[in-house]
Amino acid sequence: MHFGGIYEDETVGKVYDRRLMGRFFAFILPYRRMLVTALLVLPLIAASKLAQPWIIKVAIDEHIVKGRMEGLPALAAGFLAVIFAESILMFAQVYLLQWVGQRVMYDIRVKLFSHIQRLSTRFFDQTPVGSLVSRLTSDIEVLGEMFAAGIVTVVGDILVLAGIVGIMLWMNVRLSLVTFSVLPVLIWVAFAFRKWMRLAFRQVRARQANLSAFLAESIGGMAVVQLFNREREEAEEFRRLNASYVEANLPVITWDAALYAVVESLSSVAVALIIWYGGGEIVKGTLSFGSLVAFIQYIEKFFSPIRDLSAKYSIMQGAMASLERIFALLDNNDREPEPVPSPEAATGTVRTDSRLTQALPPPEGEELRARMQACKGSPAHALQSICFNDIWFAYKDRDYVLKGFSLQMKRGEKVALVGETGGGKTTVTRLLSRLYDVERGSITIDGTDIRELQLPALRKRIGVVLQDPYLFSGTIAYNISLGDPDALKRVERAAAVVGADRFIRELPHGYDEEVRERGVNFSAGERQLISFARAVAFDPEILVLDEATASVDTASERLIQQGLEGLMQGRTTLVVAHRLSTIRDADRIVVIHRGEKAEEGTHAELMAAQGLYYRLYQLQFKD
Ligand SMILES: Nc1ncnc2c1ncn2[C@@H]1O[C@H](COP(=O)(O)OP(=O)(O)OP(=O)(O)O)[C@@H](O)[C@H]1O
Repeated sequence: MHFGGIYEDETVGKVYDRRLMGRFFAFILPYRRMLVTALLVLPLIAASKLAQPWIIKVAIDEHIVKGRMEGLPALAAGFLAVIFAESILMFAQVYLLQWVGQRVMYDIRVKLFSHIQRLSTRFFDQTPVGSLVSRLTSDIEVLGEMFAAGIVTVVGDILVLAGIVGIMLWMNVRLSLVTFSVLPVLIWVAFAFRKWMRLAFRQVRARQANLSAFLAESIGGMAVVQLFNREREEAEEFRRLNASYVEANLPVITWDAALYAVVESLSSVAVALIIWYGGGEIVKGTLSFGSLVAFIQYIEKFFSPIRDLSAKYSIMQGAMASLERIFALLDNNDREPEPVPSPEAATGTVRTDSRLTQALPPPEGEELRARMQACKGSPAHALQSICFNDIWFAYKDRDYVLKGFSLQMKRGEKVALVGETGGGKTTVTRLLSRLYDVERGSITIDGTDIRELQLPALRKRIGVVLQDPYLFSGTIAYNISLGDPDALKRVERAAAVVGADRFIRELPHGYDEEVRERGVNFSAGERQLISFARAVAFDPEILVLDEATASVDTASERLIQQGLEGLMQGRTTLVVAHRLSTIRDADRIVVIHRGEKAEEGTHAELMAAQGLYYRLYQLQFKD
């Protein structure tokens, strides 16, 4: 079962968190003018809401009851004008708030995405992609809702409520007090329901997270599900999760409906109180008929914001939880490594600027000799390019995957790493590109520790062809150049070098042929060739090749082999080889066994030695 438990920690907590809102405010600050304008509109809207019952009261008391027709058309027109003004103001307010909301969401998305882009490979090893996508989409969307219906309009509601209380007290203190006698019950109901709904919401969000995680995995792995006839079981599990989600929603719906009903009943009780007590006052002559009608209208306007409270409440609660998760991600400092200046760089004896920003000019003379000596086992005069110097590395704690691995590569040399699966071959290549940093020892390129280089400068020098060539949706030309203008100029030449041009030219749209997500419309061999062309287009001096484990047919294999030769031409190459037949011509073969170098030599030498390589070769040959 690929499910179980709660995938995400769905914290459902406070409705207002000063710390979170303070940080959130920093995002709103650039748009303060718009926000302030929207806030200025609020009192005007409140005023027009309050004016309407008052106009009715005047119409009844001053005109209808007294039988005076004159002035009534003007009052009716005034009433219309107020309602019209309210609509215009409401439009302006909603537009302004949503405008600010969209801008703020845009800014947070940009900030979050560029933050995620700088996080380390280790972070991505540990974080499900789905949760990052939901940070960028649904969590930010919830913040938008807060603008549409949350904080700011609550301010407006409070204004209206306070205005109504003031006007009612001013009109008739005793009638107001009688009417407000329902308030304690209303406040108790609001608080109690709020607590119950919070608990119910926690369940809903947790189960919703389960449901989406299940869907993401199940749809992503649809081929496996179908090939192994697991549709029925998957559907059964989905039904179970779906039902548990619906079940969690029931209490929320119940509380929501109950809150609505209770508030509605209380407002009816208040109206009944006005009719009973106010009616008596009219009979006694201490209250006008118009005031009674206005009272009833005000009380309706009083209860309607309270009725919406539950909806606003849950939006705010959701927004706080989303903010919490967004800021937690922004606070994650598990960044990609920064360059660490060497002692020489710190003392200014080395051209630090060029070293950190550009491809490094190879050191010469004395400097080169001094640096070479640092590389274990390397003769000082060797024109060495890459040196793995007694490196130790563990993905987790002390669980070392590489244990004192050393390797020197001359410029232009082709070295193949072979060995049993899980031995640490791919890890060696990841350390060279600084996807991870070594724990002990060092890796140098032309004598410079790679930790002293800026990542872009380092990665510009290394072209990596991954085991599973990742293609993006877009054209073939885009996939080869990845949108880089220099690489774009070299697309066709690069494709020709690796022999990819033959199949590309036969496509109906050639280099403009669309690649669908992950390159599903191309064969494994074609995807490999495109990824080779990509490496050539970026023209790196060092090439890292993690050979695909998937077998391709003999014809494709020959194509790929030719492609590889074009690719490796004139570059220092480190190949992780799975098919030993492909690396017979390597300058050197290094056998890695459980994180250590077990053997080293040419194909012929290693075969003659009849050691590990010999046995691996025999095994494959037999297959
Ligand atoms: N991201 C990771 N997090 C934790 N452990 C990992 C990670 N990547 C690899 N490992 C572990 O490190 C060890 C070495 O893996 P590596 O991929 O370097 O082996 P390999 O020799 O390239 O294997 P293969 O020939 O199967 O590709 C394995 O035991 C593997 O389980």
